[in-house]
Amino acid sequence: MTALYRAIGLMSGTSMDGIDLALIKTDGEQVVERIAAGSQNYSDAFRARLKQGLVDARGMTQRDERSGILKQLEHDLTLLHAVAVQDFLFTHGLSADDVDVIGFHGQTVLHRPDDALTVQIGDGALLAQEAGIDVVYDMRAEDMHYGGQGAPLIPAYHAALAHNLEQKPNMPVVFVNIGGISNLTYVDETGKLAAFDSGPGNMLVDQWMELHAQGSFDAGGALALRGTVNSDLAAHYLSNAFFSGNQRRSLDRGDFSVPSLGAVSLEDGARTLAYVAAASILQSASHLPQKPCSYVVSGGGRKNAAIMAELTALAQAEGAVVIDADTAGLDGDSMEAEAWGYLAVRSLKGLPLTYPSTTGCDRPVSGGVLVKA
Ligand SMILES: Nc1ncnc2c1ncn2[C@@H]1O[C@H](COP(=O)(O)OP(=O)(O)OP(=O)(O)O)[C@@H](O)[C@H]1O
Ligand SMILES: CC(=O)N[C@H]1[C@@H]2OC[C@@H](O2)[C@@H](O)[C@@H]1O[C@H](C)C(=O)O
Repeated sequence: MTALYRAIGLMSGTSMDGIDLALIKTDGEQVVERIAAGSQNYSDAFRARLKQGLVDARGMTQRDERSGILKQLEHDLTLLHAVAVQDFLFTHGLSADDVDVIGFHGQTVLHRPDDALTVQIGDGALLAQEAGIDVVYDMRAEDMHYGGQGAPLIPAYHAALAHNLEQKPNMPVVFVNIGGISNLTYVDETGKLAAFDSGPGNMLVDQWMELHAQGSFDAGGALALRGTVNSDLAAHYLSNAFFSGNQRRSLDRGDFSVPSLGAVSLEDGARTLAYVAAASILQSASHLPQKPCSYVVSGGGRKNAAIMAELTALAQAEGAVVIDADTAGLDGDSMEAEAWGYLAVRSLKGLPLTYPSTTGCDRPVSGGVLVKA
């Protein structure tokens, strides 16, 4: 039997709502045992600093530049991750010795695939020192050296999950992650993979709520459920060149912008942007090798009832079903964190993290930087 590693994955996603953590036991191949998961929310003040970090990152041309607040932000973000790991270990009665490796995503502050530039802030050496656990970080860069988009990286993990599912959904299945940005992974009966970012997820809804001083997200999709879809506004987003091009793409937070205040009512805006989140997935899925029969949905967007209702209706019209990842026996909140633990183990073993069919790289590529504790 191949060696199993205990890996913690840490994800701070494009929504910038906090840190997701997960502990898995894996061989980095087909064995995945999900052990524990948790999360640590960012304070409003820290979120505001992250947003400033995105602004300060806009002019970057080198991935190791840390202008404006970025240097201090990277330091503080790393310490928040270290504290999150310590809390997580304490909560689960574990110590650093119980964990072989941490997979550390960091925070994406800039993603410009056309310029082969992707920047995740996060100091792997500092985290390894603070946590007393080996860390693998910076997992996107190597893919870009080989012509890849640097995202999405979760497909290798989706493939392992598809292999492990107790109740197989009708194939081909598409794993959809509705985070700030949405991405999808297609897996068919033969194990064939295809993946790409599929469009804006919750990001526009969140920005719309913030613009109206209504908090940072539409809880349950309650506001959206009171509104109606504005077809002109929806068409404006769905006619974006991103959807028509058949080339593989990944997205940056800055690629779509929120409607201006007053463009539509608060409720109609929330509904329209929820519809856009759902319709983007179906529109992008039209570039897949075959029509999917099932969509397994993870990420915070599955908690927005308007997004889920729109997605279910659109998928049904194509003869497909939508399944919440939790219903499929998975954990829709911690899948990305689990994936980062899984990818860290693959990195340790020199196995590919990405493939030509997932990021468009020239050949299967491993990656990540290892720092020993
Ligand atoms: N109860 C809820 N009701 C509605 N929406 C929710 C709820 N909980 C979370 N969300 C949405 O999900 C978002 C967070 O999702 P998630 O944690 O999957 O994103 P992420 O990991 O930051 O993003 P990405 O996958 O793009 O990296 C929130 O910003 C919010 O829009
Ligand atoms: C550059 C970057 O951080 N991209 C994220 C983002 O958030 C969702 C989508 O865009 C995806 O491409 C990716 O994250 C996931 C976890 C991934 O790489 O698989």
